Amino acid sequence: MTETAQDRVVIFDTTLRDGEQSPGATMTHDEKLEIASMLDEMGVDIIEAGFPIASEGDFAAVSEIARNAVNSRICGLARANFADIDRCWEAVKHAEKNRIHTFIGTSPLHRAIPNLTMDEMADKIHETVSHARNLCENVQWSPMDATRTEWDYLCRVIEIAIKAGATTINIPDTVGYTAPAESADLIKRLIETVPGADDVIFATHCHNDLGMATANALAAVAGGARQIECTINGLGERAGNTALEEVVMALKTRNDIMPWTTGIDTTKIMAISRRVATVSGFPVQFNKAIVGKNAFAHESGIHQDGMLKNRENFEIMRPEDIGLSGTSLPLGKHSGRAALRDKLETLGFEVGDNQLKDIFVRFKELADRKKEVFDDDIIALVRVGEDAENDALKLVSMKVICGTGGPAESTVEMEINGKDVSATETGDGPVDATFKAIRALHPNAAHLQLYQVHAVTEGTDAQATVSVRLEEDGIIATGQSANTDTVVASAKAYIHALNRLLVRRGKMGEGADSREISYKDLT
Ligand SMILES: CC(=O)SCCNC(=O)CCNC(=O)[C@H](O)C(C)(C)COP(=O)(O)OP(=O)(O)OC[C@H]1O[C@@H](n2cnc3c(N)ncnc32)[C@H](O)[C@@H]1OP(=O)(O)O
Ligand SMILES: CC(C)C(=O)C(=O)O
Ligand SMILES: [Mg+2]
Repeated sequence: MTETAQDRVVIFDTTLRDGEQSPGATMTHDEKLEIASMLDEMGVDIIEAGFPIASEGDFAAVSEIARNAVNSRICGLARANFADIDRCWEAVKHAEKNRIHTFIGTSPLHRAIPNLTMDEMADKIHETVSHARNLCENVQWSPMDATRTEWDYLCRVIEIAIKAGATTINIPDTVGYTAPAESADLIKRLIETVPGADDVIFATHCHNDLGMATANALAAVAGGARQIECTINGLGERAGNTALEEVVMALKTRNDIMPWTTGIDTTKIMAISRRVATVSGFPVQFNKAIVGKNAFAHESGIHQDGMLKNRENFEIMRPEDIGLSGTSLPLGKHSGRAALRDKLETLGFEVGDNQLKDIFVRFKELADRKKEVFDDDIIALVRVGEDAENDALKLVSMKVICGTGGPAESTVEMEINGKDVSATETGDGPVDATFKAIRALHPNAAHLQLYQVHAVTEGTDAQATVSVRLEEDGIIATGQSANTDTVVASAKAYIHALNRLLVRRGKMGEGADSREISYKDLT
């Protein structure tokens, strides 16, 4: 065996070759250089930078990546013919450490494509691997579709490739057909059977058609493979390749049962995952292992409470180990008081138990209407909820009809000093109609100085924060409210401002229930 110690697994990244073969994932020249440099920096042993004969662009990218390489070995792919191999060498030769990777399909189905007999293909393998080895001292050979190749023929062609000078024998599960037990067993038996197997590194190249690419790659390592071929985010043909971040973190996290190491700086995983997602245009699914948005996020109350007590309750890896700043406990409809209190403290609010209870009720109401409750939503909830219990005017319910067919109509039901009253008004738009209905229920001469709407968070279900400023006889009062419904937020903000105006005046407005009540000054 060359290049590696028995417990060290070589990481061969093929994001720029097999990854780029994903339909639509084409990257520009500069993007490829950037990704290659990130792979190099994170400790990837071998970068398969492209397929140089495929196009002038691929040739230029592989050549420049080879020139720029600092630590990684740079590899290019070539079919089993001299033209491909020569072109590949012309590109990779610029790297201090380089590799030619040549392949041919050896299964019955794939032998039929060039219409070669077993013997003819065996000769071709001998010629082409020898040719590659004459150019480059580091040659990888792959029997494409190895896992569907007859056992005897597979052993025969691998022996030929080793004798012709291959230094790495890659066993591709080209169509993602293998299962973990088979994967381990295949590599183990090949190493035991093929003459010269001990002098080369066996590699595993798995595809994810049945969702087993990571399991198959790790099983192959258990069987004796010491090179894993993988891609960032599992990008690759069809369902993709083994994901680099998955095998690397699996080996790190379960080193007790998989005692092999890699040279990867795992803290760089998140950054490269995001960059590859951006440049390839393939977003990472939220629940993707390691790098998905939810991989270190806990929304449900029981989990959040457990996490706050001891993160090991629900996390087997530290988010910092992949370059995240920490665990995320997003607040949503499944969250509980422990996470809400923690969030309030993080945001600088110190709340007592009763206040927490109140905020929690409003928080659950909001969470029922909104997928995710952001920090700004919480701030809005706390501020808006101040002293609501003492308000003389309260919104009970409202219904608005609006559209293109005529003036908007708003029916507002309020509780004014404990008494339910309602009014319907029309207006120039839903907010105007609603404000008129409120004025009908609580007549007042306050002049609307300011009406402002902000979306505090993102998305069509964002909370709108509405600010209203009223002026009456030189007294100014402001009101605010936040709601996913802008018209509801507007009504509440208007009523909030009216309540403050009442407090400032120290008496009820004319026409409303005129019982004397005392208010504390809120402004
Ligand atoms: C499993 C894998 O990931 S294999 C890698 C797959 N990646 C790619 O194919 C991406 C890059 N490919 C390309 O740009 C083009 O296919 C090229 C430039 C390589 C070849 O283009 P063309 O000459 O037009 O051939 P085309 O793509 O139509 O067909 C492939 C040819 O390669 C031959 N071929 C396929 N694999 C091999 C091989 N390992 N060794 C030798 N010849 C091969 C086929 O038999 C076919 O030959 P034919 O044209 O004589 O029938
Ligand atoms: C070129 C080979 C190694 C390949 O990508 C495959 O067989 O999947
Ligand atoms: Mg492949």
